[in-house]
Amino acid sequence: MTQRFEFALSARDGRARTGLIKTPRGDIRTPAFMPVGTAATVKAMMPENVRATGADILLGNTYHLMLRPTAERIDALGGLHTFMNWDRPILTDSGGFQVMSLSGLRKMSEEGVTFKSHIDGSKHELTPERSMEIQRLLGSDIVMCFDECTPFPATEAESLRSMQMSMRWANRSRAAFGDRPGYALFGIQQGSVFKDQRAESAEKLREIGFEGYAVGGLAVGEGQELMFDVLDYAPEMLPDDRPRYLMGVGKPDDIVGAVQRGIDMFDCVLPSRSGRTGQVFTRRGVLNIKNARHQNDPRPLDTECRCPACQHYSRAYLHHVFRSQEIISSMLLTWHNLQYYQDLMSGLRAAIAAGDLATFVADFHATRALGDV
Ligand SMILES: CNc1nc2c(CC[C@H]3O[C@@H](OC)[C@H](O)[C@@H]3O)c3nc(N)[nH]c(=O)c3cc2[nH]1
Repeated sequence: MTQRFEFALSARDGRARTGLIKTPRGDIRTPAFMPVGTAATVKAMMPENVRATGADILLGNTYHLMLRPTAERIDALGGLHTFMNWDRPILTDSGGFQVMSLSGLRKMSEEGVTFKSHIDGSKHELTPERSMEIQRLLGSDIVMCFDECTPFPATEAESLRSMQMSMRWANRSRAAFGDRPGYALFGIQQGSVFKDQRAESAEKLREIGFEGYAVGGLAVGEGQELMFDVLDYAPEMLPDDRPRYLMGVGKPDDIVGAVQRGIDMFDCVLPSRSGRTGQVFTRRGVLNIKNARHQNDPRPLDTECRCPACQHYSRAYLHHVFRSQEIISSMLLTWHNLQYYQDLMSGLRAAIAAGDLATFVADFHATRALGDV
């Protein structure tokens, strides 16, 4: 077991890469999908079952945990890993994104952001320094810089101002993070859809130096085509020998396209959130179990899936428990969707290692085109 944070690439196929991030709390196979455990739980899942889907790392959020139960309380109780009974790596986002999307009465300045809690209206402040302190108290293995996720659309001037502030905040995040062997601080590239700004941001992050780099400011409503246009150049502006994390992405075909463009790490609420709303991912595409067409269907969701839902239950049963709003519905559909995402990632890793990613991608799209989900 290493006491350091290390990343080693083992194979490439075009711009795609597969490798291993080694941390004191365990290894992360890349390309990796990180289930989102926002408030110290991947909703409807026991941690051992999250692990059973194949997840090597999960994600927590500074914004939610600082409000409730507070980082100080989690620290006093032994840190987030002990608190939520997950002893493998945890990545925590830095809070800026959620402040802008969830909180009320925000005031942004060079110092940081003051805001009112969406839970009880209490006043709070997030700065690069405070975000680093919170993530240290939580004990997360991969810490994200405090940034501003530039809204979309933004004018070139708005985007430049926002990116340059995030780069100053990245500097302050690095300084406040301190010297913590075995823990990693990731910088976050901004610059919206402007190539020159993406380059300026990458250059600034390189100068500061981080253990990993995220492509931020995407999956904010720009659409897949524009996102891929940016990914055609943005990841490769970042250091080649460090993990590249595309924040908040995404749908299965988003992930496949982003892996082809050099991304190593992903997080998205989609598989877990949709599990609770009846949306199911299968190799043939997406279905909604709520639809009456499933009520007599004895087949599993996906014949190739090894999850408990597909091994032991029919679509008819899953339709019934969803309609009846039974708790087991969220449990089984969330497990299935997370299993589907992890199976997709392991398929991508194997294809890159074998040098036949093109075949994998062609098959991925062809199977979804068959219909009859
Ligand atoms: C969905 N699209 C998207 N999410 C994004 C997130 C939050 C992800 C986090 O927010 C939550 O998902 C909404 C999850 O808990 C996840 O950890 C981002 N976070 C930061 N710090 N900077 C970004 O530029 C950024 C961009 C995103 N685009």
